[in-house]
Amino acid sequence: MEEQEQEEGVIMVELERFLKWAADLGISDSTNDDFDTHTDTRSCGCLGHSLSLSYFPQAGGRGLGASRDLRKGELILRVPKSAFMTKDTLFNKLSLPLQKLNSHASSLSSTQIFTVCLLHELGKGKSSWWHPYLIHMPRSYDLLSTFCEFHVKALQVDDAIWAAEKAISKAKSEWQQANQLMELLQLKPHFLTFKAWLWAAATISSRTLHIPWDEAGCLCPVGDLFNYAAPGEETLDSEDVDSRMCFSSFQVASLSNGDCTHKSDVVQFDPHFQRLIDGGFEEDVAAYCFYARQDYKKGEQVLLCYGTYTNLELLEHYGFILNENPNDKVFIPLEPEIYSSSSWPKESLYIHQNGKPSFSLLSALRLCATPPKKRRSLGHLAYSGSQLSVDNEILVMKWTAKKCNTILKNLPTSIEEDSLLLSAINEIQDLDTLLELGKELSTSRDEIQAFIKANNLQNVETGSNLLLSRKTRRSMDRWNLAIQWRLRYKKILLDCISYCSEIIDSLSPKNISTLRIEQG
Ligand SMILES: C[S@@+](CC[C@H](N)C(=O)[O-])C[C@H]1O[C@@H](n2cnc3c(N)ncnc32)[C@H](O)[C@@H]1O
Repeated sequence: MEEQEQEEGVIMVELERFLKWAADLGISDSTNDDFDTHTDTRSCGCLGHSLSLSYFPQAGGRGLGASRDLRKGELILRVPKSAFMTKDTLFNKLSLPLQKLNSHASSLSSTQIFTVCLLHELGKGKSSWWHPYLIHMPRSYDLLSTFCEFHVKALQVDDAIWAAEKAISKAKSEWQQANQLMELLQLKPHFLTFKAWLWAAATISSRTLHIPWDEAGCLCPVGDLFNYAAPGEETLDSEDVDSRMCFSSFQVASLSNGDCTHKSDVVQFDPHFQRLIDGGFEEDVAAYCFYARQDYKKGEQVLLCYGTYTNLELLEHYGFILNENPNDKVFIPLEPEIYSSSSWPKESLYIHQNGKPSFSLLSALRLCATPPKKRRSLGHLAYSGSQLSVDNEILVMKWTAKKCNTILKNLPTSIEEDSLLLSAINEIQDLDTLLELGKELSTSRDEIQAFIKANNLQNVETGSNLLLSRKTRRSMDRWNLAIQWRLRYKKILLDCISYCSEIIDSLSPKNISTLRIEQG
């Protein structure tokens, strides 16, 4: 207990040092008018006028709260460009001949170079100019790239397993490609490891902000403490044509690496066309400016929209998921004929988080359920989102419900089992309880055994009451995330079945009993 208090005391002192350091760099949460004149922040750190650092266990942990009532659109934080950590600010300070550095770096992406430089900077320890900032970085991350085989398997759904495997192999090959540069910089052995690489790459993926001059983005002290909320209704508020549109800021590594298939709003919104509501780099003041996206009461967490992401994308790039994510989507395997009978792009054929099939999916299914010779004449109706006939609609709804039902049945565990497992593992504090769990939850026994094996806990003696190690806890956090993800996926499929049943009900009450029989 004493040790913990001591540790917390050290953290507080370091936090104060960090906030003072940030204030000295001109980072400030003062209001617009007194940004230049407000000087007393220098003595008590850069926060306190609009924001304060707090802990929000339900939404992101450490984050920024409102230190007074804030009004929508108000400027709440400004971080000058001179305080950004970017690939260039680190690379240009390296003490090796530029020509030599460039020859090793030329084949690497901006993000890879930034990752190497971040590790190099970290290796400087207390002598790094960035030390007050770097010590407050998270110790570990839960992005898909950090998942081990057990966690990947726990996702259960092929698409998610594939995304995780891809993220892991991409991280590995990027690390291998960067090895020469890391060796040239003589990084300490500890910083040369894949584990260290994963940490640095995850830091960049989950904390960088979009800047127009470098696709790797920038690390923005204090600005990177905002937790995420999905874009909501407020972004569509037509009364606010004048105020800045939401979206921006945090960017994803895949985008930095030239993966233009990922539709981040960073690229969808033209900054010249619509200003950014909650955060963006502003050339005229050479600073990142953050605005309240809505009214906040004192004490409430101030959230930032990093972009529009499904839960799988959030997990991949940021290491968390949202229980209520308006942008979540479920993709179900579709027969080739469904793709070929319409011209909708594959990525538009999905089920919304509320269980409704997407506009394009409905349209594609309606066309596919139409005899081929009639598809041309009915195409315009299908593409405009109209029902084609009662029979066609019932066929489509029955097919969709059956498909969802089959997927659910073929997954290794049910919604009920996942819910039980999730609440049980949330309670686990020590090894004995974990070992006991396998006996209590017989349906999840294999998975629990697999976790025990993956974490080398099989030889621990029962009755030892050993608290879980940090490493085991971290592994359990990732397992927890995988279960949460698959549970959301399954619930969306279940909601889709209910939605289809309701439509069938409304169209033809007599068909509903057949559907129930089919679903068994
Ligand atoms: C830019 S940082 C935000 C500050 C971070 N909480 C910290 O302590 O440094 C982004 C990370 O915060 C966490 N995070 C942000 N929003 C979250 C949310 N709504 N729910 C859970 N975790 C969240 C995730 O770990 C994410 O990778």
